[in-house]
Amino acid sequence: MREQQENAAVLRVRGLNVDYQTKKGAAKALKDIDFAIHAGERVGLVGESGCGKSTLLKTIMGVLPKNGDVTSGRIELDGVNLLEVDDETRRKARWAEVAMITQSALNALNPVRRVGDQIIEAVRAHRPIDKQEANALVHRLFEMVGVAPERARDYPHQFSGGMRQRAVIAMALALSPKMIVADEPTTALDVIVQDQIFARLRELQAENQFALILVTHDLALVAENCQRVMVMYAGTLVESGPTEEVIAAPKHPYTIGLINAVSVLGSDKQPISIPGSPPDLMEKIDGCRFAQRCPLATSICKDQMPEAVVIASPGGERMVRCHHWQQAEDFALRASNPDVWQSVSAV
Ligand SMILES: Nc1ncnc2c1ncn2[C@@H]1O[C@H](COP(=O)(O)OP(=O)(O)OP(=O)(O)O)[C@@H](O)[C@H]1O
Repeated sequence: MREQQENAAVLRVRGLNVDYQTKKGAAKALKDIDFAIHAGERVGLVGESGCGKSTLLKTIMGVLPKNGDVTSGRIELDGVNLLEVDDETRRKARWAEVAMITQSALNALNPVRRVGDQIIEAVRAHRPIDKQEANALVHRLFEMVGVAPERARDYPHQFSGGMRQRAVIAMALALSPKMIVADEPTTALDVIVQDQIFARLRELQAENQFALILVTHDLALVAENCQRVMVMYAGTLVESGPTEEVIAAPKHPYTIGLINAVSVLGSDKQPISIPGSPPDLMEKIDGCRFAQRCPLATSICKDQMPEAVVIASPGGERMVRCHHWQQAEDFALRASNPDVWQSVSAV
């Protein structure tokens, strides 16, 4: 089973480190990132604001800003390291093989071009397509995402927010990519439209078997839509595994904190946020990046970055990077008490 999964990896990221060069020095935005995404998988990437989620997506897409440097690592798409191919191959792989849906559908669409024409242009940038085939493709894509095909002649301002986001999904699907990366794709939309779009995205994903990475702050969205979750903190992946298992029995204190911070409708449970904020990425941190905020931290946490521990589980493998992960079950019982978090002293 494990061998099969190895073979079916669409994307494999190994030992990835990314710095941003700033006037004050290098900020370590991604540190030792390793993971694989398999065909047909939906994986959620969660973490607080500023923890490096967008940086990871931009690195995969090859669209880091100028001051962003990949200092080491590999990003393999179907076994080919994207960091070693020439710019033209990279450009083709982007969109044709990995498409990105961003937070703002409005920004992704040109206001003065008809929506259908924009989709055709996106396809033409990668392969020749005649008018008849183009019209048929747009018709089919609009049907796929649940927008009446005749609306392809409209301009973006004639669409509602939800329709625009569906049009952007249609554009992402136009080249039948192997993978779609979605960065907070529905944050600007109301919950009902968000649910409808995700329901459609799940159906399309089951039919077309593309892999999906969903970046979000919203753990509930991941619980509803993703089979697997990766939790990121200050540029490192601290935990990953089957979503249900991670949410039912988290093994990293940060994941426990994130779950505690979610308010549950109709529940008496009071959400508690984790006191403090992520470390300054310019600082040299030898140990665990969460140590400063962690109630379980001891001196080893300050001195040594924990290794990634892989644990076999019923739903697949789990990974956790914590020196004290074996105490997680006991800690989770105490963690709903805010005093437990407040009592953290700098280790
Ligand atoms: N161009 C840049 N130059 C310098 N630092 C940057 C740059 N872009 C991002 N950063 C820093 O890198 C870190 C990771 O940022 P990133 O945007 O990847 O986080 P994020 O998890 O996607 O946040 P959000 O959820 O708010 O979008 C942050 O500390 C951020 O300030």
